[in-house]
Amino acid sequence: MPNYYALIPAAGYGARMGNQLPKQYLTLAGHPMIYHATRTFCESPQIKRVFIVLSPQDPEWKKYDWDVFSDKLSVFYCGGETRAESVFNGLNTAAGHFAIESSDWILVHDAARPLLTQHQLSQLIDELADDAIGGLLAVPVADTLKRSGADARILQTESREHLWQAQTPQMFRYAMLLEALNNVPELSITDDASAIEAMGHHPRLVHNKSDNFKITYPQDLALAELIMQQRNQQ
Ligand SMILES: Nc1ccn([C@@H]2O[C@H](COP(=O)(O)OP(=O)(O)OP(=O)(O)O)[C@@H](O)[C@H]2O)c(=O)n1
Ligand SMILES: C[C@](O)(CO)[C@H](O)COP(=O)(O)O
Repeated sequence: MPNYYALIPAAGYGARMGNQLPKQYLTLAGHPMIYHATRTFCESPQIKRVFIVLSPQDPEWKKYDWDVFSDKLSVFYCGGETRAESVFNGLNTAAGHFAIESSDWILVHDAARPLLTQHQLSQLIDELADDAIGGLLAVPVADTLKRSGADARILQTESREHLWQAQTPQMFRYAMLLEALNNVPELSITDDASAIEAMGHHPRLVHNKSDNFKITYPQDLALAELIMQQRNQQ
């Protein structure tokens, strides 16, 4: 039976958040944002180990006490210039420390998606466990889509049929993901599935809810805080 590993890239700067502190360390419900995704994976009985990929210059992680997760957590200071490079470096570093098999599953999840629930995580794992390729959580596009020119005037309305917004976790076999990322020129892609697609594969989209959104702008953080408060009251 394959093992399931989580890899959380957390080496970004959060430029669009516009805060001096990288967004994965901004406070959300009393903890640094990265705590929430880390907790979800560490508390999942299906996940064997959780790899956190930080920037080599990260001064923040060590300011917090992570002992509660110590039985599952490994932290690597090997992040790169792009998300894909951070994932690629993390996969290589993890293999230097643990006996990861080619067919083991890797679930790559943004540190900036703190609202992933146990239910969403297990649904992804269960739906893809027997899949030949793997896949990701995603949400069908809900709004009407407009394509514009550089002047923000509409050129045309695009059909939203069969269009999805990619979320994470993105779940692929270790060897396939490593090979896919190794083949991507300059690791310029924005998600893991893109690398798998570039090899000619068709990853599966697992229908999820929009509450697993990525914290990109300040208003996203405020909304996440409200959702967490609401969940804690239930
Ligand atoms: N060189 C990078 C860039 C991003 N990430 C991680 O990839 C995830 C998703 O990326 P994104 O939301 O784009 O984060 P940032 O790159 O930090 O944000 P921005 O693009 O606004 O700078 C985040 O957990 C981020 O820390 C990473 O590990 N290494
Ligand atoms: C993988 C991802 O979450 C897909 O939505 C990703 O982090 C996207 O990064 P982006 O640069 O904000 O598109």
